[in-house]
Amino acid sequence: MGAMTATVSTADQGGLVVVDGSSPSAPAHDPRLKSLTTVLADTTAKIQQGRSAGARVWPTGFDALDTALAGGLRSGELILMGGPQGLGKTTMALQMLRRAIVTGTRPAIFFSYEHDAHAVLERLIAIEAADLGGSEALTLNTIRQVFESRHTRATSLEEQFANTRGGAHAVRALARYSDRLHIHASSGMHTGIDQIRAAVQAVAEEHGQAPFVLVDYLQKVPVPGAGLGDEERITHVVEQLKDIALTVESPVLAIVAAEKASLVAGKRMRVHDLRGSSALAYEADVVFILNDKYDIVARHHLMYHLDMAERFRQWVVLTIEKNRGGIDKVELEFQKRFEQGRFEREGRIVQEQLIEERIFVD
Ligand SMILES: Nc1ncnc2c1ncn2[C@@H]1O[C@H](COP(=O)(O)OP(=O)(O)OP(=O)(O)O)[C@@H](O)[C@H]1O
Repeated sequence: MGAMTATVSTADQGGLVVVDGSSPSAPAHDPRLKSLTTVLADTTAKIQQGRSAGARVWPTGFDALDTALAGGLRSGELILMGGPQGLGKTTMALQMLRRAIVTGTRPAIFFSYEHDAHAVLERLIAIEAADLGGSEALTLNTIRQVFESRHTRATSLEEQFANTRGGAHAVRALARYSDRLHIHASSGMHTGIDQIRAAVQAVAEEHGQAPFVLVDYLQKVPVPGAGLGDEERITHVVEQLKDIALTVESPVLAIVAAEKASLVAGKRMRVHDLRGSSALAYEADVVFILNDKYDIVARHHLMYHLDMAERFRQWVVLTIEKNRGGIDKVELEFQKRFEQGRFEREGRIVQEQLIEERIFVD
């Protein structure tokens, strides 16, 4: 926009002064402010270019979840995933991220505060192997052993996995998207919102397309400024992550930790149990909460079918606690395959009655 000139009267001098519009005191052009005419023109331009005029949909790869979400996650959304420790939040989020890059040409970036890049590689090999070989494919433990073995004479990763079930295939499958998947070895000391924003922008520039963003996990993102309380820090981070999602027009999926007090076995975790929950629930577009099915299934399902107890332990219930753009309070279940670093992708709607807290101890 060119420099503009305007005249304004100043009451104290009783005269007119000329204000140069390019000076710092003039109102700057706000790129966020658009007339509906501009919105219509932008939309028409997208249609003419053969692009989608609405939000882009990124399937999660979990069939029952994609059905509930009318296709999947959407660009511009902040999605939170919470649940008790060790229930598979990283596992499920990584499967979603992998799905986002295998379908299409878009990049992805994983801000990993918990696991190093090699651990992520091991998990991805497991997911790829199971994608073809199902439950017969090699386990995470086998993958670890293969990496730990020495003097194997293998000259490539593919050769090193040659004698495993699906390992060589998995390594080849990874090569299809390895240049589009960026793993950020994030640190609770140094990787704040500014670093996240810069890395997302660098990946977007490198690929010419905005990446799917995964943050594991939100409360680890440091906020400068001593003396801020937990709630203020988390509010800042969640607002900024939402802003990144809107700015780059991608989904941002963040794992969230729970309040310590709510981490009680047998108690169903809800959105209000997330650490810093009021801001989290307010800013997020979609909130998933994972719970162990065994912990939250009503007592009568256990009493009359004792063999069911063991089976329930194999399943995780994912509740869509919030969904700004669609239906919520949906209860889905997915079977754990943690020895292979994954969940079964089909899933289904929970049929049993669920409760908030177990009232007996076995
Ligand atoms: N090699 C393995 N074999 C079997 N199970 C494993 C193996 N490695 C990890 N697991 C289990 O898989 C589960 C899911 O791990 P994941 O890291 O996804 O959980 P999480 O919910 O993100 O946990 P946290 O809150 O600790 O980060 C955990 O219970 C873990 O103990």
